[in-house]
Amino acid sequence: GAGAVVTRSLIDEPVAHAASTADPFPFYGAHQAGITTPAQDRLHFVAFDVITSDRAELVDLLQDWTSAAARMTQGKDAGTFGAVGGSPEAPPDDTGEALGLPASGLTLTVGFGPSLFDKRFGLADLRPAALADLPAFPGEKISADISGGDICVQACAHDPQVAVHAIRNLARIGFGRVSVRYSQLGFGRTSSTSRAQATPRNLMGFKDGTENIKLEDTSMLADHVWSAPGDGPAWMDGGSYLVTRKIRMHIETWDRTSLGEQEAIFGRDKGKGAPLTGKNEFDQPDFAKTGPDGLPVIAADAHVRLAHPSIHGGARLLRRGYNFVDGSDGLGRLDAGLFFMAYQRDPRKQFVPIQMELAGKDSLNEYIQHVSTGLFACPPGVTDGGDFWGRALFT
Ligand SMILES: C=CC1=C(C)c2cc3[nH]c(cc4nc(cc5[nH]c(cc1n2)c(C)c5CCC(=O)O)C(CCC(=O)O)=C4C)c(C)c3C=C
Ligand SMILES: [Fe+2]
Repeated sequence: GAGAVVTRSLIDEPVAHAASTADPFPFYGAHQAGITTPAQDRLHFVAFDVITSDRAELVDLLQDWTSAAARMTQGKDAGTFGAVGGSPEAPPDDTGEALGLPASGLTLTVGFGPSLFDKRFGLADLRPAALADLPAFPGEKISADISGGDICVQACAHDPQVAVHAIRNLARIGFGRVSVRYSQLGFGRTSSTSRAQATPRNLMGFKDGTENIKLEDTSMLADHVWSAPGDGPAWMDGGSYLVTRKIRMHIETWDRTSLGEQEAIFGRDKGKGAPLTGKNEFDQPDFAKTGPDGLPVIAADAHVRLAHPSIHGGARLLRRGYNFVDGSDGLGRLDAGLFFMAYQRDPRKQFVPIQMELAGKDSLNEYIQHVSTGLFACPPGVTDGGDFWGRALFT
């Protein structure tokens, strides 16, 4: 007989997607798009090495990239002739796989890594102190070939074809001036960055982003995300620092862990994402509360306790990570996890102390491993057609 349709929805949980995901976001503005922009579903992140040592060529590249980015984020071809409008004798100035697709909320966000400030381009004196190399953290197993990079571009969109098209065209335009060091695809944003978005889930099945900084929290953005005049060199005023960490999850081990243990590890329940001391997702955790056994209800080594601003002098992050599954690893295990990305005003005061605490004590560590790392200074926004990515750094 016809029974009720079983869905995966929990009762009264709003859907995680906005109604229209086709529209463009503005490219020009005081801050780059792709930071506070409500997190789109898909990611293609790329890190480039600059292979020219000619500063003028690097500046030309940033100008070429900026005009292509201004076009592609509005749903246009990368170049003015387009995929099919140019000379039959020349390679097209757009690769064509996004023809007919809408802007799909594409944002392109650029960042400069510490290595760009070496001797090659005369930028050493302009390296911000906040762009200090990250320390090594206990337990990490970092592969250099998927870490670092001179320049990164984060492409986020609701359609993976649109995000990949954007990165591919930037790499094409950069031919001879940059080479792709590594790139990472992601899906199912693991953080909400707006109060209008429902909180998505990571691959461990938990709501991720509940206590994130949201775009509506303007005073928190000023305090914790945007670099302000006086913080460092003026070219970063209105910019933000991005930390990336590819974090592999031992999914199969996790999947054999009891529900109670999983919830104890995060300090939140799996259904609603409520703190173990509360009922609803946005209830504040009570870290002092003890159970009948006299032990804290939220364990001493629970992730949310160790990451909480109250033990880090108020430090917070704007998390904007994505799930990844890079197929399987040849040993019958999914090569999966979280591509963690977090924006902040100063990694020395935010990511570093939080991660130091987590790396030493977090009970989640048994199920995860950090395998890549990246640090980038993301300059302020491009204000108009005459401006370009990083102009104030080079002029
Ligand atoms: C150094 C920063 C952090 C890393 C690395 C990190 C890894 C990581 N986190 C989850 C899952 C969750 N994290 C949650 C909260 C949370 N995590 C961090 C920082 C890092 N996490 C912060 C600052 C916070 C917020 C703490 C707070 O203010 O309460 C949560 C709970 C829900 C939420 O608030 O988002 C989950 C779930 C995984 C799976 C992971 C590595 C794979
Ligand atoms: Fe976390």
